[in-house]
Amino acid sequence: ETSASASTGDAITHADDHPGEWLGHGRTWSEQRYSPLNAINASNVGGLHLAWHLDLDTNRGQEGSPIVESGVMYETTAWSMVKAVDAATGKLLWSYDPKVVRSFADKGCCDVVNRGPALWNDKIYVATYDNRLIALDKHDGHVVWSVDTIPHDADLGSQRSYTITGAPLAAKGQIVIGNGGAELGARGFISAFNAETGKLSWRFYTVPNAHNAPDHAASDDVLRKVAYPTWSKGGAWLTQGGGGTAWDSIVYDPVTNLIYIGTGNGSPWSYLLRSEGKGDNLFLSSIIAVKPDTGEYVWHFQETPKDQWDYTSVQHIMTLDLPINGAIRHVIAHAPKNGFFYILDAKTGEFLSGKNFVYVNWAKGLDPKTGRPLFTPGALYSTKGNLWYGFPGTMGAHGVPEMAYSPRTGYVYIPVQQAPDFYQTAHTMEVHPDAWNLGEETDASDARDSYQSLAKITKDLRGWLVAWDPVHQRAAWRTPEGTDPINGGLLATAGDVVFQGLANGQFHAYDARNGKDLFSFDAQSGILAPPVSYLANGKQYVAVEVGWGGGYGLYPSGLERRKPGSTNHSRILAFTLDGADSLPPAQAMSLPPLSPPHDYDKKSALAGSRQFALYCQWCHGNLAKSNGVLPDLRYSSAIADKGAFESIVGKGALEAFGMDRFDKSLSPEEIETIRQYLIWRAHQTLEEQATKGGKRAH
Ligand SMILES: O=C(O)c1cc(C(=O)O)c2c(n1)C(=O)C(=O)c1cc(C(=O)O)[nH]c1-2
Ligand SMILES: [Ca+2]
Repeated sequence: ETSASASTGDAITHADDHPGEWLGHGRTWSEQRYSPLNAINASNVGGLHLAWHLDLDTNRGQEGSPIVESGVMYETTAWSMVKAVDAATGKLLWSYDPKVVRSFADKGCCDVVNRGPALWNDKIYVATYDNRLIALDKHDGHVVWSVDTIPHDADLGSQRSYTITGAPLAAKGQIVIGNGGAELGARGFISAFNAETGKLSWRFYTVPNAHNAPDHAASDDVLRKVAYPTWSKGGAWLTQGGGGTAWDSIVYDPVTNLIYIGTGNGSPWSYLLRSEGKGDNLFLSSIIAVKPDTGEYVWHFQETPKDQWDYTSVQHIMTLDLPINGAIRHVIAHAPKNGFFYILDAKTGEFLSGKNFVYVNWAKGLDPKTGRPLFTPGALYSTKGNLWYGFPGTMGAHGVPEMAYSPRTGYVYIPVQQAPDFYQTAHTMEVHPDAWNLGEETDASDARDSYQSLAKITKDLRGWLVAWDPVHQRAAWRTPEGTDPINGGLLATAGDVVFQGLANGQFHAYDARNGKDLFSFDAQSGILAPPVSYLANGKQYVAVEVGWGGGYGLYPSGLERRKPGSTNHSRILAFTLDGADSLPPAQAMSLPPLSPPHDYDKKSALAGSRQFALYCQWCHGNLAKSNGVLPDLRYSSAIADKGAFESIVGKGALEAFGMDRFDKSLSPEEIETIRQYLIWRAHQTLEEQATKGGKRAH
């Protein structure tokens, strides 16, 4: 018998024959993010050292989980670029830039991140922010094929604001990928392409066709029979696409021979405006199981019916074997944004158990038979018309950062957070190009964006790591609560260690059995990405990508990047027990003194606050406070010059750096109101700094 070589597509099927490799996003198809290596373990991890570091050529958010095969690490970075690196030394072997047009940045909600490559046979696959799926020769990075994943004649709503941030799935000779865009206006779907040729195999749309017409896709039947009746006849979903974007976890399970698709929130958010307050809106916020060869529907489980909270179910889908009532069941473990931990039968989708893993106020619990949430009255804010302070908020109780599972402890490790939000429906649906179109109140004057609500949210923010006992649905241990939500993804190892990088830039190792903090390293910038472990030249390494950004990293102002004082510096770091590398000293981040022009017009500035909230805040921070990743416009010298400001915002003077031109959306007069608003905010900030006795206020 010949054991499959690690370089064949088949190898991931037998990933446990290759404990030193990391061949898929979660290492094996179970997506457990568990490494069987134990040379680095709970008794010696305190002596871990940096072995090498590689500076990246982008300092946007880094969310990549690399593939490591035969001593080569393949990693993606912001802007969908790919690096092949000698996994033992960090030496760059080749790099590939798909040259995403930088002004495309604002077509997505949450930064130009990328969550990693896929491997099949001799090719590395990357999905790009501008929606291409590209196959590269793994030896030298040359393009073998490239396809546009968006069908141009499809019924996708009028916004069609698609971007890809997720890692492709490689399984059964196919490469499967979804996309994001539900905040701006999109209809979710996933596509499967032949791994060798790039030819489309099948498509599955996650929400109905607006005309209940066939898409000539694998989803046609189930959408017509099951999903369409759960939507209103009218409503903004017809033009906005409905949402349900599959922008993160898509998983193949060889045990059931099914692909599981996690689907996202509604487009627009407001359930009242989206679907006239009617129906459950399938398949929003669901897990859908389809056949890998054809995309044929098998089962679905909707975690959040009537979504109006941005409660995506795209989060990390993991499979494991769990003792339930005396029998071993093959199950899906899932901790979506909505704050409940679900155990589903992987073959049938049957709800087996569910329990909230954080404080939630939108549901009293789950129906023990069906798993359907028992809504609290105030949570259904869009139909009831109330302002809602929801736990979780739009960041979710668990976001992008991946979980891990250790079969040794039996715990699922979850990077969790408390991050509430205000919700309030708009009265009518307003749609703007190049903007978030939520059907929600987003004026700078409203609840979501006022200083008071920001202060309230800030006070309630927490993040921690929990070891969750999935059999008893309870926490086994948890790390002390920090004030940062959104900490990095996880790795568990056979050395009984759980690794995690934090928003504050510290990289930690915890004892998997009891949470004892065994090691920490100052990585100098916030960490979102999940670590991996592998062997190179027979030695165990733990590696992680560093760099702050992502959805949370850009938008919520005043909740600034939690590595105060240093610039956002992106790198790959690799650790060993005998490492001898060190990082150069962190560069201090300094903003110039504020020097706004003397005059501004208050009325114009107030009008500008609304334009800013519509078009600018998602990247430059709400209330014009940046988090340190993208420019803080209060400090920009361009606000002193009307012409310079207009040439940037209106005419694209900084397009090459990722700043789109807005002259299709904004008149020169409207752009001038934004400048007035920024001058006003700069003056307010100067006053705050003065009252804080010269201490820099944010
Ligand atoms: O609804 C969508 O289509 C969509 C897409 C994405 C994305 O593609 O990154 C995110 C979200 N939603 C989202 O709700 C969210 O919180 C989020 C965080 C991040 C990130 O990478 O930090 N992406 C996204
Ligand atoms: Ca979303």
